[in-house]
Amino acid sequence: MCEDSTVNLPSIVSVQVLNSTADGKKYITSEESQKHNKASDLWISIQGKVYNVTEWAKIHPGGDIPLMNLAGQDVTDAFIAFHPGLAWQHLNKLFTGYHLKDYQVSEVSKDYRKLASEFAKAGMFEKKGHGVIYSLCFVSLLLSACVYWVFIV
Ligand code: HEM
Repeated sequence: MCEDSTVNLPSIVSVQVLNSTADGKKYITSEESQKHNKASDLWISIQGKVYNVTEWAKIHPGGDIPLMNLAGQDVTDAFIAFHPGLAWQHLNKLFTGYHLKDYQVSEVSKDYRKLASEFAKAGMFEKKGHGVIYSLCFVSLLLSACVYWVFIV
């Protein structure tokens, strides 16, 4: 009897720690998150936090297609790439309260990072100077010259 309680105690303690967690956060697995992949039940995760975007998809300025395509997945990189800083403000109200227990960089994010680094190596993100401004000034000058030529001369 006495032996039983000393053997059981550690296992009870460890189960409680796994379910409620020492940091007070609620956790689910990526597998569980991926089950929410329908238009009527749509979750995504960003930096390990899980968001319910079922209603948001209907009013998302970028449409519902990007959200449907990435349903149930970690979309951190796509979110960062397509949005201004203000978009982060929308996230709080969509938070499910769950964090991903097994959070790691998804295949989508790995592909994105690979593509972004290839583009960067090819110099596609480098600043090209003020070409557009110079062109606009040049066109304005031409226009002014034409107006002067037609109406003044
Ligand atoms: C909870 C998640 C998301 C939130 C809160 C959100 C929020 C927003 C907001 C506020 C805008 C308007 C941005 C602006 O005013 O310039 C926007 C646009 C957009 N979003 Fe999202 N978004 C989310 C997820 C995603 C995902 C996963 C993608 C995937 C690629 C995406 C793609 C886009 C695109 C393509 C636009 C249009 C950009 C443009 O037309 O300039 N969004 N989103």
